[in-house]
Parts: sequence; C-alpha cells; structure tokens
Amino acid sequence: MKVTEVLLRHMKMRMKAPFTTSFGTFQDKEFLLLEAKDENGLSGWGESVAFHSPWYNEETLKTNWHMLEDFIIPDLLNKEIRHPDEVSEKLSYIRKNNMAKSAFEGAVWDLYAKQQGISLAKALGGTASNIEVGISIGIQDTVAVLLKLIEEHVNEGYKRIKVKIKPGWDVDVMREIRKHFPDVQLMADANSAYRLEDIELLKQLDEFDLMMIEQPLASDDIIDHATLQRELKTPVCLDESIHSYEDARKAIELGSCKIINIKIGRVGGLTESRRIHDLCQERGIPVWCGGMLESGIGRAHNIALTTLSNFVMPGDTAASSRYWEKDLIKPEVTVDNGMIRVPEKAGLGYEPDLETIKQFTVSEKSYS
Ligand SMILES: O=C(O)CCC(=O)C1=CC=C[C@@H](O)[C@@H]1C(=O)O
Ligand SMILES: [Mg+2]
Repeated sequence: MKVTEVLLRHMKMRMKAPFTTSFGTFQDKEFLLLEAKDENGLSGWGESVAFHSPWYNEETLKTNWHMLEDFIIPDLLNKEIRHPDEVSEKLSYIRKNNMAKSAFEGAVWDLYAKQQGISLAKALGGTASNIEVGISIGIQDTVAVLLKLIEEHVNEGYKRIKVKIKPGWDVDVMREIRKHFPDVQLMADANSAYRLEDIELLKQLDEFDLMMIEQPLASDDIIDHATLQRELKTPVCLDESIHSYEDARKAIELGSCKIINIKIGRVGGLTESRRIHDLCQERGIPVWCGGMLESGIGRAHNIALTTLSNFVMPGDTAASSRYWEKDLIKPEVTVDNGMIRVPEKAGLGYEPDLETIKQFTVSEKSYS
C-alpha cells in the first residue's frame, strides 16, 4: 500500500471536568489527529497522545508536529508499505519520539485493515468480542468528592477503579475508599510521585488489597522499582518506564514489576504494543491498556489492541461521554456494565465525524 496524502490536524477539545494528577491539572485537551489517505481515497486515522506540555513524558503536540512534518511524513509518503509492521522498522532510525511515530503507524494500521475489509482488532490478531474496562479518577479537592465519584462509577458498572495518588493524598485516602467500597477492584497510580526513601509509606498500601500500584517511582527507573517490588505485597505496574519491548524485557528480568500498562503511543505504536503483549504473555506478566484521555480515534485503537488475549485486566478506556460532550466518532464509545462491545466493521469500526472534527480543529495542513 501507499499513503499518498496526509492531513495533520491540531485539535482542541474541552473535557467535561478537569483532570488532576501528581504533576498538575488540565481541562483543555490539545492533540494531533493524523489522517492518511491511499490512492483510492480510503482514509486511515491515527491520534497522537502527546499532551500540550511535557509533563507525562518529553513529547508535546509541537514536537510531534515537527517530527511528523520534517521526518516521518517525508520518510513514508508515497513509499510502498507492504505491511503496517514495516512502519516502525522504517522509523527505527529516529530515537524515541514514540507518540509521533505511533500517530502515523496507527493511521496505517487502520488503513490496512480497511483495505483488507477486516476490523483492526482482527488485523492485530485479537479475538475478544467484548472487553472489560475500568475508570481512572484524578485527584479531587476532598475525599468526600472522590467517594461520590467512585460510587457513581461503580454504579455505572466499571470493573475497576483507579485513583491517582501523591504525597499527602495516599494512605488515608485509600483507607477511606476501602472502608466504603470493601470489594471493589481498586488500584492507585502515582505517576512517579515517590522515591525509594518513601518505601515505609508505600508498604502501608499493602493493607488495602490493591490490584496494583502504578508507577510509584521515577519515570525513567527500573532499578529502584525492583527493590520496591521485593518489599511490597502489592504488585507494581509500570507505565512511564516502559517505552519498548527491550524496556519490558529488562524490567521483567529485574523483577521491577508484576504487571505492565501498555499505552500504544508511549511505546511507538501497535506493532510494538503487540510485541510487548506477546513477551509478557510468555513470561506470565498480565497487561492492560492505559488511557491518555483520548478522543474517540485513540479510544478505538485502544479497544482494538485490548482484544489480544493477555489483556486480562480492565483498562482505562472509559466511555466517550465520561470525557466529552461530543466525541469525534460515530457511534461514540459506550460502556455497558463495564464492558465495551468491540466493533466488527472494517478498520477502527467507528466512523470519524468530520463535522465535529472540523468544529474542534485549530489548524490543519495537508502533505502530498
Ligand atoms: O482515562 C484515561 O484515559 C486515563 C487517564 C490517566 O490515568 C492518565 C492520563 C494521562 C496521563 C496520566 O496522568 C495517566 C496515567 O498515567 O495513566
Ligand atoms: Mg499511569
């Protein structure tokens, strides 16, 4: 196949509520959409999950635009691509910049699946027809507000609750949650807010029977996490530390975690996500799909990936309506009793809603 035109769109969408983590709060989500067209006018869609500011990792919307415009698009436009797996191979000379690579690669995967007339899930080798999902709740002003939100989401049927923690908003908060929701599948995400010296505090979390603690220590660490995992009963899950198959292999060999959160953008695309998935399956490490507050396009990619057989824990991919007044796809992603039905139509299985996309487009540029 050949991509003969690429459309890059800078999007800005307001979330229904601000999202707060250990590193800050935001409500306006700015991101890139990438549409890749082939010679027959078919379009594949990808989303860059890089945020406006470099607080989750070093990538931003602008660095992604630069990488795409100056390297990735010129490298791949009008070139023969035999299979989407070739995209990451061809881009492997570019160090990191995984979210930028992933935006292009995701669009090529969607295009490929459409050309084959099969769903993206099937193109990836996924088999599940329904996937279990959980919800991720940011840091709130008060514990009472948090408890109320948890109650709402438990009543909606979400299969697990993830809450963000940071120093000063951790052990006491988890204790309160457990008191009110003794049986809910519960986990905490620290987004690297702690250091190994906090080990005694982190050990106190063992008391709450958490499914896992996500990324407690530095975003570039796998050594201290191994030390911590040896001391904790609670499984450690790595998010920010894993950018590739090789990172995953090393973390598993060191014993740095017992679970891995796979985010497609963070690891450079669906091909690398599947390689990490397969490795984890071989090594007995369960995985789940992390969210980046995506629009429907990125959400659809997450859903397809989650159909692979070692995605045995509920992911972060909640319903469109949890984030947006109006999402960019038709139909929107809906969650029924904590489950998403995987679409069977070709490609992503959701139609990009061009009118709504236009409404939230700040600027766009075409490359051909
Ligand atoms: O609902 C989602 O899409 C997941 C939200 C979420 O937990 C995260 C989004 C973005 C950055 C992080 O704070 C984070 C995570 O670390 O998993
Ligand atoms: Mg995380």
